[in-house]
Amino acid sequence: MKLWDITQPLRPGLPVWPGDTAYREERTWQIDENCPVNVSKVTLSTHSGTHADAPLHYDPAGLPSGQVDLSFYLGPCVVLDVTGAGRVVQPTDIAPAFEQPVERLLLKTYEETPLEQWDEEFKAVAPESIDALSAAGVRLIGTDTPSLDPQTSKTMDAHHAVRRAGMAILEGLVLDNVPEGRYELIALPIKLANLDAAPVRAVLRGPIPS
Ligand SMILES: N[C@@H](CC(=O)c1ccccc1NC=O)C(=O)O
Ligand SMILES: [Zn+2]
Ligand SMILES: [Zn+2]
Repeated sequence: MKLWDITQPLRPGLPVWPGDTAYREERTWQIDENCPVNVSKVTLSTHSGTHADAPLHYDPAGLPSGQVDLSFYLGPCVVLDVTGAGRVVQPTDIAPAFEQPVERLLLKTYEETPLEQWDEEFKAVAPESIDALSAAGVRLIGTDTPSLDPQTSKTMDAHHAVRRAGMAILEGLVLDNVPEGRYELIALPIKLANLDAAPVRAVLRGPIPS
């Protein structure tokens, strides 16, 4: 079965949320006559590239990345193409996901994910869509956009619907060229013990015949 790497490459120039920390790399040690190794340091926002929000991102009493239940991030998932949806993905747009049981749903909103520049107009997900997914037994929602809520949101309605439902979130996936269907998801967040989100290396194994 094929392995699909659905992770953004972390590198200088990575588009980040307006006003958030730019991704930066520096060499601490460099191989030369006096030094046997290369060692680097990185500066990055917890919401850089492909990442998992922890409940602490939208709930002051929520768990940090280091304490989340890892079972959310491993197991069967469905990739659904919603490139035809409007600016907000509505329950009608995700209706095909309810035709079979699904624990994890990854929404492909881009034909081609913008990896070189920030897209202010990324598609958001309606809180009603989150409620419908939760009612159908979905435990994880993933998207190829930087957020479930619109960039201008101050109320974070979709994130709060996720909080109420006890679901998990993956953002910044790269689903270019991934056909719709069932896969195995492997996307463990880095164990940042105290923080609100963490980078993940996200991969799919599949497609799995249904
Ligand atoms: N909702 C986005 C991130 C987000 O909201 C954000 C990220 C970095 C700096 C500011 C942010 N939101 C500010 O309103 C996310 O969950 O990744
Ligand atoms: Zn995030
Ligand atoms: Zn988020």
